[in-house]
Amino acid sequence: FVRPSQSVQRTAPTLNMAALPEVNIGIFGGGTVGGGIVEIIESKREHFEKMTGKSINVKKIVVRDLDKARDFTVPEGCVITTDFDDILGDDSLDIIVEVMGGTTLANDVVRKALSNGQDVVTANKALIAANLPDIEALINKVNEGKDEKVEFRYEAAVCGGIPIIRSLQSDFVGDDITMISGIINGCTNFMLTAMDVHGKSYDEALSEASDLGYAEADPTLDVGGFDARSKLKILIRLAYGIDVEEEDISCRGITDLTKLDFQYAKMMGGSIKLIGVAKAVGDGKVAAFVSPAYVTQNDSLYAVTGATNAIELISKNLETTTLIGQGAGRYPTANSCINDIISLAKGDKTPLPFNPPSKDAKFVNNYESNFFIRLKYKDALGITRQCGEVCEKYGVSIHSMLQNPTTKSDDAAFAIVTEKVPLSSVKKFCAEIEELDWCQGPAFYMPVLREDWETALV
Ligand SMILES: NC(=O)C1=CN([C@@H]2O[C@H](COP(=O)(O)OP(=O)(O)OC[C@H]3O[C@@H](n4cnc5c(N)ncnc54)[C@H](OP(=O)(O)O)[C@@H]3O)[C@@H](O)[C@H]2O)C=CC1
Ligand SMILES: N[C@@H](CC=O)C(=O)O
Repeated sequence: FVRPSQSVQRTAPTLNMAALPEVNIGIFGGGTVGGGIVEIIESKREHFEKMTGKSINVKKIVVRDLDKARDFTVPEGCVITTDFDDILGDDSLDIIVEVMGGTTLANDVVRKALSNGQDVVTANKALIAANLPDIEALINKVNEGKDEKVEFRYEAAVCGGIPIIRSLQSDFVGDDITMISGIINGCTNFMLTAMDVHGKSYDEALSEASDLGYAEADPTLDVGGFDARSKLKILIRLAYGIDVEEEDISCRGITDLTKLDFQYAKMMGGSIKLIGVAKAVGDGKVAAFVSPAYVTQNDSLYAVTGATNAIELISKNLETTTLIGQGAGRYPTANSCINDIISLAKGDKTPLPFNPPSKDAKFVNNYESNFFIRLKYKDALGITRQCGEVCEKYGVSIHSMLQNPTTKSDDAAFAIVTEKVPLSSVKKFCAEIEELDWCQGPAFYMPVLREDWETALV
């Protein structure tokens, strides 16, 4: 994934550089994304000069380890440092780019830069999701009464290379979004494809995703669904004006998936994808979740493989809008950061960094769906009857049951597909079933993504 460093050449500018005003940049992070940003700025230097009438220069890069070999060419005159104050105390820097990751030091960096009147570009969804109201309050405070306002840009934070943030900030102002759904984590989609299509083990798939620069520094964020949840929180604010607590969004990752789940999904004619959904459910309420979901073979998301992300927006005016593209990795992510940087260099203004909050919309942590429930069991008499009884108790109507012939009496599994029922009922059903003697380990459940899934079956 890394272009050989020799290929990064600083092309001779055709414009008279001395005459050009400078846009000076300090970058926190010289890893996957930071390296990509430097490479693109250097390789398109002349083009950017023509486009902005300015010379765009990366002046300083903060890293953790000065001795680490860099897989990009450090531009002439650019200082690599471990001292945050080298950048934060330097008023000659116009744009501070935070691509270091984390939510503590990165938060300090972003706050200090904004307070100092410097524009900020970040790819850090965890940071934004954890601090969205605080960042917004700070931006408002810093900009109060000022003609020259600081800008906060974060296009790369959601779905890497897909321009979803700009689109939600400016293309849906006269529209009402009823549903946002899609594949919003590249690492897990890459892993699920590797496991389902290429027969890789979970560990092989994760190691490959890390090597390709898709995984977070802490991959638990990816496989646990938390990275997707951070992104969904940002999307919910942009689309519905709600600042939901991240922890309130129901979140399940891919760690509980087994080969059996893929087998059953195949038997039903589809596959499993880690999906983020936010949906208007009536009365101004919005529900959301991150979860593996069953998708049928003719669903548009079925064919979205590898690190590709896809976001589908259903809205009153535009009906269905789908954005598909690379959601992770060096160049897709750096591409979004570059778009933010060049837009700032050109003096473009964002309509509003986070879109206005809505007074009326409310978040609810419940939704209705058909569900796939897989239960591992130790063979015993009366299992189906007991399942039926617990289903009846919680109003969970069974659509169908799937079971491979039992080969091992102490390690077998079957799956139930429910009719459309509330998540809360499924949780109660699972909790009670897990208490029964024959049930082995936790029940696994996931929604069926589409309401018309049966007609979509092939
Ligand atoms: N990779 C991707 O596909 C995407 C990443 N992002 C986001 O972009 C950000 C960066 O990701 P990525 O480039 O992949 O991460 P990497 O781990 O590749 O790079 C992180 C960089 O930050 C430096 N760094 C980390 N912690 C510190 C610290 N405490 N002090 C100084 N320097 C530090 C590291 O220094 P050193 O090199 O010396 O260790 C490294 O250069 C994250 O917020 C991530 O969520 C967003 C979209 C996609
Ligand atoms: N780890 C993230 C990187 C981009 O946001 C992902 O895989 O989507």
